[in-house]
Amino acid sequence: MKKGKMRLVVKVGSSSLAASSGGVDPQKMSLLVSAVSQLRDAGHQVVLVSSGAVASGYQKLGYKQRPRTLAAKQAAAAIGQSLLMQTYTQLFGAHQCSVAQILLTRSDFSHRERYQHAFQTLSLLLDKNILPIINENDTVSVAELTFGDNDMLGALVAGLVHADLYMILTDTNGLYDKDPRYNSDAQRIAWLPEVTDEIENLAGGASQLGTGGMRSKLIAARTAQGLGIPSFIGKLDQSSDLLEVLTGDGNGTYVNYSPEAPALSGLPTRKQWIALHSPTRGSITIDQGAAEAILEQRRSLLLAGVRDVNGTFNQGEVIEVYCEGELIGRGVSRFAAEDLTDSLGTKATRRSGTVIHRDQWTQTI
Ligand SMILES: Nc1ncnc2c1ncn2[C@@H]1O[C@H](COP(=O)(O)OP(=O)(O)O)[C@@H](O)[C@H]1O
Ligand SMILES: N[C@@H](CCC(=O)OP(=O)(O)O)C(=O)O
Repeated sequence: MKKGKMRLVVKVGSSSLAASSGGVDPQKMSLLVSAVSQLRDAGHQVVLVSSGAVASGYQKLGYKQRPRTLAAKQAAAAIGQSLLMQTYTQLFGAHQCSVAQILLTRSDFSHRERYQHAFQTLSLLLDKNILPIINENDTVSVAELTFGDNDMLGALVAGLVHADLYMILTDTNGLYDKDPRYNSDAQRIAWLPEVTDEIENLAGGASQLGTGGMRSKLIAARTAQGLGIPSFIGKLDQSSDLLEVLTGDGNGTYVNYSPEAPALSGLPTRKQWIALHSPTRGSITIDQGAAEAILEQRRSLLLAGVRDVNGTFNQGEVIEVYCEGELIGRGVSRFAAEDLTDSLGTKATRRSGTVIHRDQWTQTI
């Protein structure tokens, strides 16, 4: 982990902000605000990704528990989001900290220009020492276009701002080898070198107020891992806890983290967009030799290795690249689909040209 001042993304779940019967819980929020303020007072830059809009708002709609229909959740979020921001503004104000609200949708990431605007806005706020507080724009997000949940939104934001560490705060102190709610003998796993399929399968569903459960936190930590960002999943009990996370003494599970070693520099923003957000309209299949050249020898993809072309795409658009049925990465094509297809009729050795330059290529994350 990098020494000195760090850029941190802290994601906090509904269960750590709202009362179990719904509505904002000022005590829980005070604890979070004190803990984040301690990070800032120590000179670190923080971006807060805050859930809790639905959980804070549904009571005022007359519901006894978290509603299930989309319209009710969206209406609850509209109410709860303003209650959350009102409370954050007040509580952070007492620590001489100004806050800014940013509501994002999945399509803000897939439109390259909006993605760049989000990056510029966040950078400026951080430069001016303002605390950005991000949530999904629930009222306009439709099921197919959501981030899945805020754990993933937090991982994508961590990538966008090139965070040194992604902290996921929840009601449980990390990952257990089985769901601790139903297994009293469950053991906590404090350090994970990486998230694998096997690890993902250890985790179960959500709490009464949350959405994705531990599994979605692991999937998000895996995405952060692919972006070169270590994660911490844990519970906040005292306001000094987040500073302790930075020294390796956090009460939770660390993923891909070393208190001594520097974090990887992270995938450049342009490549993150290609890897995780860009829309694709087609794909190509390449042979083994070409796959080896781009994956092992880090070369550009040449025309001679292309075996098949699918879909309709133009020059300059992002395409998926498959080898033996497996998706191996994505990149910006220098050819339109039509021209690639035409070239397939020519003997491979006679085909020349770069299809995807290595600077515009990203391996599957
Ligand atoms: N293997 C596991 N280890 C730890 N927690 C687990 C596990 N499986 C399921 N969980 C549950 O995941 C819940 C946290 O997820 P969630 O409710 O989505 O939280 P949040 O609202 O903080 O995002 C915890 O209440 C915990 O009981
Ligand atoms: N955007 C939603 C949060 C969705 C979500 O992922 O919740 P959680 O599992 O508590 O982090 C809200 O503010 O209610």
